[in-house]
Amino acid sequence: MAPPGPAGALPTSAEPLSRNIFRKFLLTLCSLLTSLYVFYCLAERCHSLSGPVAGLSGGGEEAGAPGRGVLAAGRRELTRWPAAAHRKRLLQLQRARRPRPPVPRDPGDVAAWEEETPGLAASPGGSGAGSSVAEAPTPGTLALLLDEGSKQLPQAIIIGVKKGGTRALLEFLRVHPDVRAVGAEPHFFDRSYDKGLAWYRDLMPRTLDGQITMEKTPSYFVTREAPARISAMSKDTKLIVVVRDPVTRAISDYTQTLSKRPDIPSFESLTFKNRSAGLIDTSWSAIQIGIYAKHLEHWLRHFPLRQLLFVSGERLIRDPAGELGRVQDFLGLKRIITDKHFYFNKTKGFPCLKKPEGSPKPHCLGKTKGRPHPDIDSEALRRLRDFYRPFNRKFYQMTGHDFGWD
Ligand SMILES: Nc1ncnc2c1ncn2[C@@H]1O[C@H](COP(=O)(O)OS(=O)(=O)O)[C@@H](OP(=O)(O)O)[C@H]1O
Repeated sequence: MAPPGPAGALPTSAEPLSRNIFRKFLLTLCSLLTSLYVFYCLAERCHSLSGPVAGLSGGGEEAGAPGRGVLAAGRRELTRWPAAAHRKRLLQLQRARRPRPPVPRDPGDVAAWEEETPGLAASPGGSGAGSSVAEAPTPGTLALLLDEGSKQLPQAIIIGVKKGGTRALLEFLRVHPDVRAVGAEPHFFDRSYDKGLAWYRDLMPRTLDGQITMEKTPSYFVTREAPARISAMSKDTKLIVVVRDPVTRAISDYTQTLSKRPDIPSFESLTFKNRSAGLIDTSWSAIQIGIYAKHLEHWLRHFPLRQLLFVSGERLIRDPAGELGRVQDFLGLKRIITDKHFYFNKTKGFPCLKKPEGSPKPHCLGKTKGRPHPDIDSEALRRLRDFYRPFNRKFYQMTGHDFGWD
């Protein structure tokens, strides 16, 4: 039998063993805790933690990147819906991470938003307030990874009119937590119809139950095929038309073209086929778009009047909250957007949002909205007003609303 070692020899030989066991125990505990944490996160209960998973969000679903979303099979078919509390949290998160309006595709919408503070001008979807959105917790990404919400075809579309105030209306509406809209103009029903409804749906942002998907493309109102095509998508689609005095609308349209091509002829010479005879050139799109009654006839062949809402472009500037009240009612939304969301910016000369979607700072629409118009010869204006008067009257009759342009 081996003689017993000196005192303390046994504990010394057992020490590496117990340290080993302890280390193993620690390792097991750590991996157990990590797995628990991962599991916890996947169940989306660690929403306040911004970690590498949250960093995956990138541009967000509103960019409509193909392949990101799982298309719902039917118009209102929903994927797995979260429980009420879960949904509420997702809504809060979605609000916190909603991006600024993405880069508009329509040239008229470029620089749709600008910072109120000079020098801080941010391109849409770019820096500025957008960067604060990027810093916000982005656990909505988890919702995305977990396939929460789904892309839906729009239930409501702002179909026109060009230069009516459509961008202002859409950006005001996006403040509503139950409205989710694609920022860019999809131009699906006029230019890209052959791409199919799945393509169109994929452009849309994800929505949760109870949220409305919207888009705006002002050229739809004057596109012959658009009413039948939208009706074929869904005859329940709600249609919003922002209308504005057709004379100022035409000048606004001309001003936009002039800003891109300064060498075009004067407004007066484009307006008349024969100026001395006062013959108006109705083939010029700037004139034609303003014959609202004629365009409306096409829509009424496919939609009942009650499915159309006519927003006054003038009132949208004078009393945005009042007009937004009507729009929210029409869309079946709670009246959340009120007076307190707007302020009048004297420099801009327009109402602006105190807190637009995805930004804590006040914002006005950008420089392409609210451009100064050139002076137009008063005689030409008078003739143009005479030209539009009967069409305006017809339009008032058809809509049951006097817009007061005459
Ligand atoms: N709040 C606010 N801020 C700035 N501009 C406003 C606002 N509300 C309405 N408007 C009017 O919107 C006009 C542009 O209309 P649209 O957005 O429909 O133009 S576009 O068709 O999308 O190019 C634009 O026309 P112009 O003034 O001729 O530039 C504005 O008069």
